Amino acid sequence: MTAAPGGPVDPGGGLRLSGVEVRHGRVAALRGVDLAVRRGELLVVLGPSAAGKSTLLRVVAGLDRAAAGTVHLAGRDVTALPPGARDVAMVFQSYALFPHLDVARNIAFGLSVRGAGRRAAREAAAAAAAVAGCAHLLDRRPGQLSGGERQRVALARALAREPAVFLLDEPLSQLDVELRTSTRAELRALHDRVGATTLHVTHDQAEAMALGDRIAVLRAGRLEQVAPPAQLWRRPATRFVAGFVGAPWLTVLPPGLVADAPAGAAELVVRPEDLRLSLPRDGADNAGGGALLAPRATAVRRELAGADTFVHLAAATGPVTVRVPTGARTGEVGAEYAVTAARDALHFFAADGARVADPAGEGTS
Ligand SMILES: Nc1ncnc2c1ncn2[C@@H]1O[C@H](COP(=O)(O)OP(=O)(O)OP(=O)(O)O)[C@@H](O)[C@H]1O
Repeated sequence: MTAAPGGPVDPGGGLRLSGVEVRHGRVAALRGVDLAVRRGELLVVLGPSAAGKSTLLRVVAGLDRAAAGTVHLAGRDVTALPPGARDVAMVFQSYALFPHLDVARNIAFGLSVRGAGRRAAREAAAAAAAVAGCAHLLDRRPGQLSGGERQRVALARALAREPAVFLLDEPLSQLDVELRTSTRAELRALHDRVGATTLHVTHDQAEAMALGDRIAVLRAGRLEQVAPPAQLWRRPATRFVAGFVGAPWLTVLPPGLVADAPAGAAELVVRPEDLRLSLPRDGADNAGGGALLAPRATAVRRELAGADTFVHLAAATGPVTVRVPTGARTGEVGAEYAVTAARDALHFFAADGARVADPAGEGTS
């Protein structure tokens, strides 16, 4: 097949999927997926349940078969190769450790079956354990480890194999919230040290934002957008991405509210952190070069979320939600406000969910 858009197949020795389709019986789990991961890049695959995230990893690993399309890895077409011949290491959600083997043997396992000498395998296992921060656990069995420790062992096992690509399937999902946050930072630091090409699957947008060089948003088997975290947040390519990435409580308004709204827009969407409250009589002035979205809206409810508070208001056009710093005086329940936003914080979407370019708001970015 011809090279995917964006250049020749596999320019940097990383991973490239071109036109990949995977079916599970009648379910189309992946539909026309084109995705290139640069060598050394950490790319996060983000999406809701059943989006096809695990299937994407499995088709790269060779555990699921592509009904159409190709997978290239480090310059080779691996589409037809069995898992063992692909040079990938997968870390599963469950970690899949062998309960009857100690940590050292668990880490060395992949090496032993690939024919490395026993001593060389143990040395490689110890080195990988040191990198993953579990060198002090080599004599224990998985049943004697905490969730976080098991996760490190599973990572060490993947590292020891020095694969061309790491495939991590929700590796943090078994950890409690606090441990997940600290382990996430360690995982990123580990990636920066090792520099391995990595596909990391999660349904947690905060994890994706914190970890990824880029994020690929998957929905119902299709990629909605592939972009660095800041761009995904600032310029969501679809209505779905706008809702899935960032704080909840998007305000949705009729685009006609803005005099020069771009043609073809069916919805105007604004994030709560981009909306400003001011006294109704000052609203038009405070809009500055931006947009006055509601001249009068009444605050009806406040919702505390740590350092931020979400103020829910009722406007003539429908509900509006504004984020204010907790402790700020603005947004008092029962009071009336004008609601404004900077022009480049307005997102316009067509009826089919695609972003409509707004020459007035995003001309230079
Ligand atoms: N072995 C299978 N047989 C039939 N259908 C399957 C199989 N595996 C996955 N599917 C279906 O394929 C679709 C994609 O599943 P997949 O596990 O890739 O999603 P996911 O994004 O990883 O979901 P989750 O976040 O819930 O793990 C779903 O509709 C799922 O029900």
